[in-house]
Amino acid sequence: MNHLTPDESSTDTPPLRIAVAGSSGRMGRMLIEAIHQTPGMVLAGALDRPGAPGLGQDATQFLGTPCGIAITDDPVQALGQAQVLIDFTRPEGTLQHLAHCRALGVKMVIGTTGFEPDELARIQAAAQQIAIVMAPNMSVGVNVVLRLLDQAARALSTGFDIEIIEAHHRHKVDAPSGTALRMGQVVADALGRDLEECAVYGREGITGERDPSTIGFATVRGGDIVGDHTVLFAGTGERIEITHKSSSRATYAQGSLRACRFLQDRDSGLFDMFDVLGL
Ligand SMILES: NC(=O)C1=CN([C@@H]2O[C@H](COP(=O)(O)OP(=O)(O)OC[C@H]3O[C@@H](n4cnc5c(N)ncnc54)[C@H](OP(=O)(O)O)[C@@H]3O)[C@@H](O)[C@H]2O)C=CC1
Ligand SMILES: O=C(O)C1=N[C@H](C(=O)O)C[C@H](O)C1
Repeated sequence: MNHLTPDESSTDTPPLRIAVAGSSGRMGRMLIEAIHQTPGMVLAGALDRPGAPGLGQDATQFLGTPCGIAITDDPVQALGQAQVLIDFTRPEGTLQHLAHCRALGVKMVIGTTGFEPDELARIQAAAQQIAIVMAPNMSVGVNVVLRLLDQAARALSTGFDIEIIEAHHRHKVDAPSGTALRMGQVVADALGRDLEECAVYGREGITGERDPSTIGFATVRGGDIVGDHTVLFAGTGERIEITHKSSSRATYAQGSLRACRFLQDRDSGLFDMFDVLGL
C-alpha cells in the first residue's frame, strides 16, 4: 500500500508527497492510480470541490486498496502534508488552489486548460514564489510534436495553408483544446504571425476564399475520444499532416509525475514540459 507510514523515515530518500485536485475527475483518478503505483511517491492529499459525490471516501478505494487518505473539500487539509499539488480541474478551481498553494508554499503541476490571459498572468505572478509546471498537454509525444511543428512551419512557410483539427470526448468543456491552441501558437511564432490576429475558429456561410495568412482551427466532440490533434499543411499538389493520437490518459499522468520530480529541485519559477523533458 502506498500511503504515509510511520516507518517511511527509515528509507534513504523520503517519498515525494503529492496531493491531487479534482480527485474524482477523469484525470484525478488516473493521477491517483499512477501515484499509488509509483515507488518513491505517496498520495498526501485528495481534494475535490464542495458537493462532489466522493467526499469523505478513501481516495484509492476505487482501486480496491485503500490508502488512508480521504477525499476532502478543504484545501488546507488536502495540502497540509503535500509538497506538490497536481491540478487538472477548471480554471476557477485551479486559481483558488493556486492561492492556497502560494500561501502554504506547495508547488504545483497544472494541467487545466481554458485559461483567459489575465488568469495566466496570475499563475505567472504566483510562480515568483512557488515553482510551477504548467502545460496544456503532459504527454511526451505531444511535446515532441510541438518541436516538429516549429521545424515544419519554418520549412513550409510559403505556399501552404495551415489548419489545426482536434477531436475529444463528449464531456470536454473548452474549445479549441489547450493543445490545439499551443500548436497554433508554435506555428504562428515560427512564421512570425500574431495568433490573435490570424486565427480562424470555425467557418460557416459564404466565407470567401481562404486568406493564406490565417491559421484555421476545427473542433470535433464525441464519444470517448481521448484526444487527437492534426496539423495540416495543405499545399498545391501535396499536403503534410502531423498527427498525434492519445489512446490513454495514462500518458498525461506519467508526464505529470515527471513534472513533480522535476520540481523537487526548484523553489520558484514557471516551467513547461519542454523544461521537464529537456526538449
Ligand atoms: N495538460 C494535460 O495533459 C491534460 C489536460 N486536461 C485538462 O484537465 C482538465 C480536467 O479534465 P478532466 O479530468 O477530463 O475533467 P473532469 O471533469 O473529469 O474532472 C475535473 C475535476 O475537477 C473538479 N472541478 C470542476 N470544477 C471545479 C472547481 N471550480 N473547483 C474545484 N474542482 C473543480 C470536478 O468536480 P465535479 O465533477 O464535481 O465538477 C472534477 O473532479 C481540463 O481542463 C482538461 O482540458 C485533461 C487531460 C490532459
Ligand atoms: O480535456 C481533455 O481530455 C484534454 N485536454 C487537454 C487539452 O485541452 O489540450 C489535453 C488533452 O488533449 C486531453
